[in-house]
Amino acid sequence: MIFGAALFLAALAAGLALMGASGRYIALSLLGGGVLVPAMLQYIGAARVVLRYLERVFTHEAMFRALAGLRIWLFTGLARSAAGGLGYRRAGDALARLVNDVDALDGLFLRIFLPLLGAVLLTPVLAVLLWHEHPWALAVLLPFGFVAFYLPALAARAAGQNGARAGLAMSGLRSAALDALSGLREVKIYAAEGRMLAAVQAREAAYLAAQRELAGQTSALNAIAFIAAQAGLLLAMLIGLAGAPVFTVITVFVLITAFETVLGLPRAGLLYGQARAAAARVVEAATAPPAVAEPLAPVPMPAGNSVAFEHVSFRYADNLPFVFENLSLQLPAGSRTAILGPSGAGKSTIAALLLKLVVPQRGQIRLGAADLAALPSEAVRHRIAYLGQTTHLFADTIRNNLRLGDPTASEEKLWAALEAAQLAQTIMGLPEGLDTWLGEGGQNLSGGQGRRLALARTLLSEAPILLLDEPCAGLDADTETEFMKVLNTATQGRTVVLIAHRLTGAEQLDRIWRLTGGALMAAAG
Ligand SMILES: Nc1ncnc2c1ncn2[C@@H]1O[C@H](COP(=O)(O)OP(=O)(O)OP(=O)(O)O)[C@@H](O)[C@H]1O
Repeated sequence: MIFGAALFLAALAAGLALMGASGRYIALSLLGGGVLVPAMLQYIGAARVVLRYLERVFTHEAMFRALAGLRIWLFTGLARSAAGGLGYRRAGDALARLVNDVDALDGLFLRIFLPLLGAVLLTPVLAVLLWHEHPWALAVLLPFGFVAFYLPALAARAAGQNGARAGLAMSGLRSAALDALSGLREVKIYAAEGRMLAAVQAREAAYLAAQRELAGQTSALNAIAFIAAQAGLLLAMLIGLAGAPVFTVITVFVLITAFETVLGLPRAGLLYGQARAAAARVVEAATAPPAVAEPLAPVPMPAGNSVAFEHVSFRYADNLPFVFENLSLQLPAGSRTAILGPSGAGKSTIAALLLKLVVPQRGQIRLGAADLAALPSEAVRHRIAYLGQTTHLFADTIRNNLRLGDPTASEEKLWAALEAAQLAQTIMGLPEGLDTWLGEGGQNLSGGQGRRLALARTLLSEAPILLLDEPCAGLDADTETEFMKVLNTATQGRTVVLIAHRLTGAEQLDRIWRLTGGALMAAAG
């Protein structure tokens, strides 16, 4: 960036020298006939072109690298603060921040910082030159300052609110479009295309209105800046009429380059307003606090893998009722436990507490001998493999979907996991095997195959505790029974917590608990 700025200043200096010298020779030739133009001028001209080119190459490269780093930082922040998932509305908003807001920062250095630096350094140079022409010529600094500093500041203030509005409108548009596209099947089944389109168009209209306002401001600023620059040049010429003609032509030529450098600044002021709003949104998203704060003094991970809920009370918010109060539950290492209960009883909440996606208001959860609150979330999640009711399959190959469970898994390990999940035969039968591309959400597989693939992915993780939340959701009775038999063998030797509404009868379990009304009761075991 510093090198890019140095190149920019060198190109600017070459431009000023070229214009100043050209002005001088044009004036001399008009006054005194033939003048020999030194070869030096050609070199300066060529150097200016080369310097401009190099400046663009270096500054763009530096900017792209900075933006790539910014996107990674933002993504990491989002992942940390939303470990429990985003949902469509927030996914659309996150996408707008990752793409549009980060892109809006693109112009910050190239179109705002560099010309502003040029304007600041040009001011004393012009002051000396104009003073030399005539003390009255210093008045030209007024239109120069107006274009280079006053108009951009005014534009930045005006664009602040508008930029924030445009950012919000874009995020709303993306969320609405993403939601409609993700649920396209339902939209078609209920013939709701018109309504969905109207909702998206309303968002689009809000975005276009904000954009139109920005475009109007841009053209007005461009016109005012252009008129002020012409007025400055005219003033320099008129005042110069009283003085030395050659020096006046030199001054006017240098002024042309100076105004050319700062003419884009009023528009940059608008950009700055937008970039500031975008930066605020990026920083806000990247630094959002995680739902569960990390322990200030984490303790080492315990050796044991037993889990114990001790008098745990939890509710999602102060104004919501407790999901359960004073709940105690023992899950010995290596045991196989089912937690049953009606919808809304709080079964998945037990999983969320165990995965440290939420924290209890009272009581303690223990992993081995350690308090879960004192353990780093990431380390806890390495101990617990989770298969939820809506496990996401990515639009990628089967191999890459599996490798989410273990990025370094060998070919043999992948096949072993597929074998354990009784999916190996099916995948072997596919022409492209593990390289078969899955449609979005795994739509190229049947529901049962998709669940088995998700199970194989879970099994790839060597976590000693398996947390299975409704792993058979969406499967028919026969496939469900088959799936449970697969689970029985595939999960041998690990601590298994099975969350379900009811059992198929095929499960191998040590204990069964029923959760109702916020209390656990032993159902069998
Ligand atoms: N993120 C949340 N914010 C607020 N309330 C929530 C949240 N998640 C769940 N709840 C509420 O907490 C209660 C327990 O929900 P939970 O998902 O644990 O039930 P469940 O037994 O797993 O239900 P199901 O069998 O339908 O999945 C419900 O009343 C639910 O509405």
